[in-house]
Amino acid sequence: MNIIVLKIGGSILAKLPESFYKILVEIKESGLCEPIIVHGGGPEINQTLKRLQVESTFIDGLRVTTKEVLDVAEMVMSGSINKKIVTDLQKAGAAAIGISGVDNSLLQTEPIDETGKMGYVGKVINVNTTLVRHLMSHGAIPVISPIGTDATGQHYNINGDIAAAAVASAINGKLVLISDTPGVMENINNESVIHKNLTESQIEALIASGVIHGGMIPKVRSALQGLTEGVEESVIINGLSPTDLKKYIHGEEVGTKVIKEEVHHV
Ligand SMILES: Nc1ncnc2c1ncn2[C@@H]1O[C@H](COP(=O)(O)OP(=O)(O)O)[C@@H](O)[C@H]1O
Ligand SMILES: CC(=O)N[C@@H](CCC(=O)OP(=O)(O)O)C(=O)O
Repeated sequence: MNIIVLKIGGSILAKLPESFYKILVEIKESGLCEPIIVHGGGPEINQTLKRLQVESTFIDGLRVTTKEVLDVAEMVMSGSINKKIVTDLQKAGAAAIGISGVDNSLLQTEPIDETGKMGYVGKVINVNTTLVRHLMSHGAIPVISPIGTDATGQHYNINGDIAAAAVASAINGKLVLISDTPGVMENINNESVIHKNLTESQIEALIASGVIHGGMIPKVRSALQGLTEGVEESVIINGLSPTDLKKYIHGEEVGTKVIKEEVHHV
């Protein structure tokens, strides 16, 4: 089965045209691939935190998560965002089922940082794919919110890109990170130079020079991590142009593909 894990970024959730979900359902019905959705929700969490007058800060694109921030992240992502995506997919004709990484211990999590400076930010140490496979075998599209749990039942806020890469690795699928940019750009104010292919050393150089910053850092690092852990292919594509998804599924070059470093034999 050709499984693709599509991560839908919070940056484009509100802007995604209806045609995006229609194309996704079309692709599934044609048998070209079996989609799983993992979503984010950064801007939506920001809005709710602002309303509640709770401050939050980011380190390398990851939100420092206090207990209060965790409650809001879970409420926003596993509540309204997850159900909005399920509703949109159903309107497009799919059977969609929304779950979070907590359900059936899908995303088994540990703190990402031992010093505690990130708070309740999780990394995924194991993925229980049973429920996701079960839903797919019944024709449904699983929609996953990136909240995980540890063995004690403590919940964690996981960056959506990291959660998507973990699911794609566990299921040996392709990882498609859908965002509000046409790919990794040399200059974010100029869409004319897009990096079509990037290796680990190129990515680290672009992060060091500041070309890749903010939310693009966990995206490219997750894409790379996925490749080393069983993901067949990682790409970053534009959700604002839904035909890009169709083109990608049909084998055309779109967005930025993150590729393994070439091994030079001497
Ligand atoms: N080199 C780059 N190319 C494209 N986008 C970049 C780059 N560096 C930083 N970014 C930023 O990363 C953002 C995407 O990350 P993020 O906002 O977290 O998206 P999402 O919510 O889709 O995960 C872009 O909107 C852009 O502002
Ligand atoms: C730990 C961490 O940073 N979690 C993210 C989860 C949402 C997310 O990943 O949203 P995007 O896809 O919009 O970036 C956050 O709290 O913003």
